[in-house]
Amino acid sequence: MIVESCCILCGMDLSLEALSKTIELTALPTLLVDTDSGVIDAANGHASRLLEEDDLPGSAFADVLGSELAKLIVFTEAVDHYGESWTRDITLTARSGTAIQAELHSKLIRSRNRRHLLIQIIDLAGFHARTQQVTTTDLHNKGLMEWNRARDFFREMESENQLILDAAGEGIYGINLEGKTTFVNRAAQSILGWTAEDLLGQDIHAMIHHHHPDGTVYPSRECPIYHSFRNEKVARIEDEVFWHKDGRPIEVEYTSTPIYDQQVLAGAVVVFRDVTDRRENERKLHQAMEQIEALRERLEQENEYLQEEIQQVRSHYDLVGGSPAIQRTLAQINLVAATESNVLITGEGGTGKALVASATHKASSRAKRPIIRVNCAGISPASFESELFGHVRGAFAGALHDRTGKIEIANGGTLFLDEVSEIPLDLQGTILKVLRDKTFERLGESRTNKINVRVIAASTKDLELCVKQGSFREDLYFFLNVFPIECRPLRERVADIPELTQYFLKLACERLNLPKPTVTKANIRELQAYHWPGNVRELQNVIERGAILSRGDKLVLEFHKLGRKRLSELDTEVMTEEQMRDLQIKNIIACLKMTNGKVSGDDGAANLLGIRPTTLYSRIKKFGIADEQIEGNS
Ligand SMILES: Nc1ncnc2c1ncn2[C@@H]1O[C@H](COP(=O)(O)OP(=O)(O)OP(=O)(O)O)[C@@H](O)[C@H]1O
Repeated sequence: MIVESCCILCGMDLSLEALSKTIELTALPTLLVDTDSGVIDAANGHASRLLEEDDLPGSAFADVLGSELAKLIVFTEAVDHYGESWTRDITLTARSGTAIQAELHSKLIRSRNRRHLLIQIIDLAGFHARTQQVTTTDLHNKGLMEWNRARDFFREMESENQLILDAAGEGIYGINLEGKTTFVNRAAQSILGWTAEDLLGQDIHAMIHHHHPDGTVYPSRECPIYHSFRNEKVARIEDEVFWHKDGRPIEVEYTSTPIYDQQVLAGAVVVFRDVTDRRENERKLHQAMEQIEALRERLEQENEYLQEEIQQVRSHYDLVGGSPAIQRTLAQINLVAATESNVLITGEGGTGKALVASATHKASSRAKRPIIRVNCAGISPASFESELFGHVRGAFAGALHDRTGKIEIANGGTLFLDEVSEIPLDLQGTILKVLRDKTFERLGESRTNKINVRVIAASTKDLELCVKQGSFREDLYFFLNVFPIECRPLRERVADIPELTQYFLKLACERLNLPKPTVTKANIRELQAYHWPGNVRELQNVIERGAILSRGDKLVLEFHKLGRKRLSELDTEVMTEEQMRDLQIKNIIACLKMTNGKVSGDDGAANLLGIRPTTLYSRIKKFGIADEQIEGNS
């Protein structure tokens, strides 16, 4: 530009006015200085602005040179000598005093007998600023080019695969190295609620992946998608959420795969799936599995209890006998079974109390649900509540699993409180409240559960006496004793002995696979003469032993020597309560010595005594019989 304009000016013989007009057109600050007078004859607008002087023509050029006059003279000579020259040595001074670092480019112009210096000024500070701007623009353009290249790559990829991408059920989107969205398929738009226009060119992490499921901020630098292309590794994530446009979380699993454009990393493609429904189904399935597990556990325990019952009762639940006492009991069962009334069954051990409870349940409308027996004499006071109400894991030391209580298992059926007099006194109030309110809580759990059970209780002890003695709560006694049934001892209903004998003999022979021996009249007489302290259970044991001993011939009866005293011999004896107690203790000790301390099993002391092992255990405990007493004389 400088060279061009100067050439034009140099080649013509122009008036000063024409020269002034011409330099006005030049793009650089330009001055026309008379070489003889040093006066500025013309200046363009750029020069006026640069030197901050509106009236440059007519002023001395030396005014804008400050102390640089000597340098100008040298420069002028150079121009004079060579016709043109340039310098960066001269610093101009603006009117405000600001020094202007400049490059001066000058040519000599001869016109109409005058010589002028045509000086064009390049403001070096401005020049540098422009250079920088050019560089920045260059870089920016280059960046844009890069970006455009990546976008074109993705576009190309998208257009080539558009059909496939849109047909895919999974959401698919691409991001470039800056995390800006480069394409989004149809499924992604419909899952996320954002359109392609909303997302393209935007930081997609900030739009759909900004928070964790718990609501905490999810910085993009922690995002596996970014890691995947920064580390050039595929990332597979199964438990994160993307956020829908309407702000709701979408449970997703996704894969982020780095992609390359001619071996240069270009960004990543993210393929994701909305797994909200699947997770919901998984949760429901999990809940269902938990319920099934709880039910299984409950059934297992129910089964365990029922097995226990079966083993203890052994025979089926039919009450055998035609005596008036049995007839009366059957009538009472028929009467009360149809109601929901609580029943209290009393009678000596082995008289059939459990059988009556069972028969009452079987004849009731609850027969389809189980009857659950709680042997109150066989549970330690410490575990009583847990046994009855159940507990949750961690409710107390040693509670490693949840446990369903018997009361819950009996729900819908019958709760049979056997040996009810043995419920610890301090728990009787709680139990009464639960049975009355029909609600309970498992130990360690505050949730209240409803129950629907019918209560049948049994006691060998005289409960009225227990109330008088203060070991049993009166209110609980009245609650249970709505409908009393008394099981008479076997010695008071000897008429049942022939039928019971045949019945037990048949059962034993079938079970043990033995030929059935003949029951003689003498057998019956002998059986009816015995006082049966262990009642029907003892008779059952004697008959079973007889079946084994007889080997198909006549029934051989072998009463245990402890029981050899006949009813007639005892009839005349009268003993005090204390004597009875001593006798009972001696009897148990003697029996345990015979069985070498063994309580349960066929050859155990309980069997010999004709009582249940649990009952014997509780008596041993009650009488404080110690091991030494058993071992002492053996
Ligand atoms: N009338 C009966 N008909 C058939 N079997 C009977 C009869 N009475 C009792 N039994 C049998 O005698 C055994 C003892 O009966 P059960 O357990 O019902 O007595 P219990 O009074 O509950 O005894 P305990 O007080 O010692 O628990 C059981 O095997 C039972 O089947």
